[in-house]
Amino acid sequence: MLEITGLRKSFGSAQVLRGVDLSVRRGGVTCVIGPSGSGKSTLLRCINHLEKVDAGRIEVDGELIGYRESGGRLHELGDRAIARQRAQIGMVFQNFNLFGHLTVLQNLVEAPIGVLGLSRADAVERAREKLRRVGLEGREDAYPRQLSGGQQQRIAIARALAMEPKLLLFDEPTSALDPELVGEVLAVLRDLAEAGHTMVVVTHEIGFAREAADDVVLLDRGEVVESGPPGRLLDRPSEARTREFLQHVR
Ligand SMILES: Nc1ncnc2c1ncn2[C@@H]1O[C@H](COP(=O)(O)OP(=O)(O)OP(=O)(O)O)[C@@H](O)[C@H]1O
Repeated sequence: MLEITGLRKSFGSAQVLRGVDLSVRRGGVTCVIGPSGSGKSTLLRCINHLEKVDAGRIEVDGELIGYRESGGRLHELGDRAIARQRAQIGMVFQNFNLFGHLTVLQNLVEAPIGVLGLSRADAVERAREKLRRVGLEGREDAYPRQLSGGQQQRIAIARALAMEPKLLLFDEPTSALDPELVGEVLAVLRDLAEAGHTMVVVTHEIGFAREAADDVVLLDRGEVVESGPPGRLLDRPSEARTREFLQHVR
């Protein structure tokens, strides 16, 4: 469902992604781990077109991101086509990025109306359904600050789901949470995976990756070193660089 080949991205003279190849199958959680500065967030930002890539291909559900191909050449997409692609790729951030002056429900309805053209009644119905999905029914009229960090992160997940994206990206979704709230987010991710959603989660928490992931990818210095199910990659890594990283974080 997500196919990345030869992805390169530099900031000035710093090469951050140095030819990333990654294949993510449909349905399930893929956790991306790796040292600080290895390019994990940049990878997500390239998939969601928050960064323009220097080289390489990203395909989501068979659709090339950022370009159209014709006559064997790539042509950059215009702003509207890019906005349409971005709407199909949900992104959930560490610090939730909710609108504090809007209620929980209002946080979920504006984008489906503005970007997808849903009627307000349909957007409200969809928002209620997504809030039920993350266990927040009954909290529609609260303001985000009245809820716990775990609940706020679940609102952010519901807001991403309200766009009915093909792919969901999470950048350190539990880093801002007290440890006892991490389980709430883990349970939602596993529930969404069971329902067939495809998710890529950047995390520095190896314990979270072990419990959340169907597959784990180790990114180091802008390259994929190794990938595989958590039981194998985290307990019996094949590559020396993976062993070195895991020794460092334990
Ligand atoms: N917009 C930018 N301009 C310049 N440098 C950037 C920019 N974004 C990221 N970088 C640099 O790219 C490198 C990789 O950053 P990135 O945030 O992708 O790493 P990461 O693996 O997610 O790190 P962490 O685990 O610490 O969040 C870092 O050295 C960072 O300073």
